Amino acid sequence: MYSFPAQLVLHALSEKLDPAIDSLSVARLHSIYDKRFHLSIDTLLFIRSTISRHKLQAMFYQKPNILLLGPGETGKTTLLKQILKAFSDRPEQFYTDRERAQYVVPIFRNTVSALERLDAINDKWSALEITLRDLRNVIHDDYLDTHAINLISQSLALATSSRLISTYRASPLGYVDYFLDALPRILAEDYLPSNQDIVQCNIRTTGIHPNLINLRGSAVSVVDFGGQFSERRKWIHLFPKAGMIIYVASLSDYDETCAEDSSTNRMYDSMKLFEIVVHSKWFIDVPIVLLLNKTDVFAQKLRTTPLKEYFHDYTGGDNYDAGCTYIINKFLSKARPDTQVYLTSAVDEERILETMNDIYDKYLEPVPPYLASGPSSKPNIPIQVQVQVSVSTSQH
Ligand SMILES: Nc1nc2c(ncn2[C@@H]2O[C@H](COP(=O)(O)OP(=O)(O)OP(=O)(O)O)[C@@H](O)[C@H]2O)c(=O)[nH]1
Ligand SMILES: [Mg+2]
Repeated sequence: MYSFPAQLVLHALSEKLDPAIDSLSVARLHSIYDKRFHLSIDTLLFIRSTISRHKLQAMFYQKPNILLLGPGETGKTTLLKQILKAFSDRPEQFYTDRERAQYVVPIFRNTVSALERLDAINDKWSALEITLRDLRNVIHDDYLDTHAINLISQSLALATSSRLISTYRASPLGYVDYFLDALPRILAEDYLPSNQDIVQCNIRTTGIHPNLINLRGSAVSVVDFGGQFSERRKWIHLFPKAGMIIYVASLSDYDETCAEDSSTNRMYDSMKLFEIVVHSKWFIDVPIVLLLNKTDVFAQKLRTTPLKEYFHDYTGGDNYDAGCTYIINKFLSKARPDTQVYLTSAVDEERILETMNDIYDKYLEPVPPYLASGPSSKPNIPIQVQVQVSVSTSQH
């Protein structure tokens, strides 16, 4: 039976956790508190992880150092994954085999949704024994059993061997291209995702995710949010005391439409959201950094999809520097004068390290070392994958 002080700790914890964010933990703590059983090892571990999370929450509610904001699929979580790993004690051993294995199914799902994005492939697919729709139904199930996984992997193998995939590749789409290129490796029986596979894996963030990073000896709290329309309501008014905001926009969004609304161009939406954030009364004194991400996809895309089709006054053709300058100026015309811009590719660890070191030097105050040894974070284990189809559309 647990002691009186332990009950008090449990009670205090369950009172302090925010039920809106941590409803499961609160309910479970209450149930432990109400029953008077011996505490199992599992329960003790649960309490310990809840305390760690609580410490984190307390830190970020007081004053989170960095808020990662921006629309969906722009690279916020990817950036976070990179900095969690790059600044950890053992970057190469950051993921255990068990954690790597948990990315296999989301990577399968990414690969199938990659195929969905290739319009031209849809009618050809029916020549195979399974239709793309069957496959789509399978990947939308919450739980993929062995049969479903076999079905996916056999279909992908068939599509690869019949050269269906290589014949119908579309314009560059980041992770879509990455996983199609990686198919032979992914389909191997003993496949275990590599660090780069995990970075490339696309999992939509829902809710609010506090993380603690040991950044050059300082504990830096970073909060990651989902950027889809339905998620934005959760963050826009939340943090009047943020230390700084990193607004992540994707340079390669210019020819894509929003997952939730196929009549809205992603880049126009991103600029509008940026304007709302920079002029929000909550963030009036908060430094804002604009991170224009996906430079690698942008450089490729410019060659095949003219920027001018989407922004009529652009005159730089497929010149990468001209394209970047144009988009930077578009964003800055909506920004406060002190806004600093970084061009990044979140899948490039070196580049992210450089950017974060620079941001640290310019914006972050060192935190007492005792906090730096606080709970370390790991990226969230995949639960949900982005599978909506993006349709290119022109909008002015
Ligand atoms: N090639 C390339 N892919 C990127 C880059 N940044 C992100 N991605 C990929 O884009 C996809 C979406 O990235 P996320 O980091 O999950 O996007 P997010 O902003 O967290 O999206 P939400 O959680 O929905 O708000 C993932 O597959 C990433 O690997 C980049 O700079 N280059
Ligand atoms: Mg995310």
